[in-house]
Amino acid sequence: MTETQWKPLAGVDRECFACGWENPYGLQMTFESNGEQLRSGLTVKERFRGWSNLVHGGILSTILDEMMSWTAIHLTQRFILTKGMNVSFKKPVKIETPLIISGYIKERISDRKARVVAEIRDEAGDVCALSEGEFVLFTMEEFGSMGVMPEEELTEMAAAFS
Ligand SMILES: CCCCCCCCCCCCCC(=O)SCCNC(=O)CCNC(=O)[C@H](O)C(C)(C)COP(=O)(O)OP(=O)(O)OC[C@H]1O[C@@H](n2cnc3c(N)ncnc32)[C@H](O)[C@@H]1OP(=O)(O)O
Repeated sequence: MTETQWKPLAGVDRECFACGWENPYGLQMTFESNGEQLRSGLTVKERFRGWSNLVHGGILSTILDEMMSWTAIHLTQRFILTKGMNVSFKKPVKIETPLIISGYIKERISDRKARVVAEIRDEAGDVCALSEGEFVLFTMEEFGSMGVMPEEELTEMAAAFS
């Protein structure tokens, strides 16, 4: 894949803590896809620090969960819920430094489930944190019947996937 094949993905949930562009307290992540992988450039703000000048591990886990979720939604065109995820922290991540996050589907376990991987790399290209998660995939009708979100939001979101 060449650089020019990366396409920005439109946001769909303005208040999401991780990707909501109108959430002033959130991470405001944005995403691009090349059809096989997703990536996101992010500089984590000072308010998300834990120990001293390091990004809090819970925030790193949120970033990874969000990347895996967008990857699962975009590449399967289904609604998802994170069933479980493992995170490994390999190298401390500093606040206010540029990061690249990426994600891909490792295994389509079944029509209903996918195993997804995400990683966070620093400017030097070193892997700082990585995750593997199991995602349950739902049709719009199934997601609707679970009462996870109101009908109008559901339809708007489904339209944004395709
Ligand atoms: C372009 C992209 C746009 C992106 C926009 C992004 C917006 C923001 C994104 C932010 C994202 C942030 C992400 C987050 O933070 S998601 C929030 C955190 N996660 C949760 O809240 C999940 C809570 N857990 C559960 O609800 C259940 O444990 C789940 C559903 C995960 C598994 O459940 P269960 O323990 O039962 O699992 P099983 O393995 O025994 O599976 C059993 C079977 O049943 C099927 N099943 C289960 N439930 C339903 C159901 N209700 N209707 C129909 N089918 C259902 C299931 O597919 C399986 O099918 P099969 O394998 O047998 O065929």
